[in-house]
Amino acid sequence: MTTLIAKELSFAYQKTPLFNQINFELHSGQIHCILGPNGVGKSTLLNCLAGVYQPTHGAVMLDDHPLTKVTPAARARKIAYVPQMSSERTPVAFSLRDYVLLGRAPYLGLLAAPRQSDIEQANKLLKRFGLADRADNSYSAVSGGQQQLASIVRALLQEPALIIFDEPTSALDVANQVRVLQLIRQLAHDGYGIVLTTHDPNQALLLNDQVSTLAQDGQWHSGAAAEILTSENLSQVYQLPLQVVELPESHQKTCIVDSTTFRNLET
Ligand SMILES: Nc1ncnc2c1ncn2[C@@H]1O[C@H](COP(=O)(O)OP(=O)(O)OP(=O)(O)O)[C@@H](O)[C@H]1O
Repeated sequence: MTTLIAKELSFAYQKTPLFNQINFELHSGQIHCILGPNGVGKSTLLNCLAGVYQPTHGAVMLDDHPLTKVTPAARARKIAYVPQMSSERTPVAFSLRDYVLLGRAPYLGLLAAPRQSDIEQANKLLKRFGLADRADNSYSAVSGGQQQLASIVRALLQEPALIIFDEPTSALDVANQVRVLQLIRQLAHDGYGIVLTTHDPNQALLLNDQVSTLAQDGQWHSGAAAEILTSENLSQVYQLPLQVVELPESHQKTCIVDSTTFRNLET
């Protein structure tokens, strides 16, 4: 069992605080979705949880050890971080296979090449994500969605206990979005702890586990999906009239803007 616990976390880039006194918990087997408007600080929070940024106040504990005291190699064997896709195409001089094999780095000695077993594992996962025929292509020459899937493969090859995903479906078509959500559910079932940010409340409703919302005024609400994903809270967070309704047969909850509200919205 691995746990990542943030206590009273605050962060400011300059002097203006982005978020204040946030408490967050992730345990093995859990899925924790973080929702909030653009620019509110979700990626920054994930960077703090991954140990990339130092919070201005509070601490992040990995299995009861301050994250700052865990060596980068030990951290990489516990936590994989899949950052947000950039719309810019930064040239990367790797093939797609070599890119995903970077995930094995925490298990290899300095300058050691991946082993045959690493390559086989990479090929297996590339195939699972429909990337096998692109494995020898340059990473820079595949689509944004394929790069996003490759970054997920790289995280899985890292064999962490916890995975931090920043908007893992942002570049994906609807079928691949569902595949990634199913994968996330399967990973949690297999015992991984997953934290992800998403702009789609319906993804959090589908995953139906732990949810946190961060609003523009800094208000942070955390709890079970049913408790947090209410019409009232989501409307408050996004400053837009949103309704969480239950579909008649499946009883699946879904978040909508009804057409009357849509027509009457002022732009
Ligand atoms: N390196 C930085 N230096 C200064 N300000 C930054 C830096 N990175 C982000 N910011 C600012 O901090 C705020 C929060 O950014 P962040 O990327 O964490 O938000 P977000 O909630 O993930 O947004 P989005 O949903 O649009 O991805 C934004 O106003 C952003 O401009």
